[in-house]
Amino acid sequence: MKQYAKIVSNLAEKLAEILAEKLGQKPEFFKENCLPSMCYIRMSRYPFCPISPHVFGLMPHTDSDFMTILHQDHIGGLQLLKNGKWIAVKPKQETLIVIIGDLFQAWSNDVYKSVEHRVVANKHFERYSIAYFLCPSNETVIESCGESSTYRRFSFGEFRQQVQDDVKRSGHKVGLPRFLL
Ligand SMILES: O=C(O)CCC(=O)C(=O)O
Ligand SMILES: [Fe+2]
Repeated sequence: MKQYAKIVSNLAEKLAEILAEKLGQKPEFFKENCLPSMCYIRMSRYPFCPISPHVFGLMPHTDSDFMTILHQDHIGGLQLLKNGKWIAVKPKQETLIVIIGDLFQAWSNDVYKSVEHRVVANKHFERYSIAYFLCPSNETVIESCGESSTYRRFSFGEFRQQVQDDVKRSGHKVGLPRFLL
């Protein structure tokens, strides 16, 4: 697991650097701010459910990080929202899925979009996935690049707190719209 974490962490950092360079931004931003102690791995097991597809293994959401590197098994169930439609991601065990998170959307000033995704339970089989989350330290300030920013500056700690407060109060994450200028 340690070895896997190291490989996906290097991959996430490299991909983030490439995307930053494309924006004309400092690629070191991620190495400097996404400390290993802030990044984490989530291993998920989704039990099968006879009344699928009406049951979510994971509710629709966007990730609150910069980038998620996901590995899923052969069962399937991950779906992405594209142009208002849920699209199934073909399960391919030999591939990794890269999901842009909220922080990258804010930092890139909406050039890269945080994709809404969900997991639908399978009728007959349980499913496993491993997700690596590229996160900065709580003090890291996220500032939109480009001339006219869509979002105000915020720290990752502030963003997490706001997400937690919203979920506690309403049961739902509001996310980036809270930080619109
Ligand atoms: O299990 C999956 O395919 C998705 C996991 C996920 O979206 C998450 O943990 O945030
Ligand atoms: Fe997710």
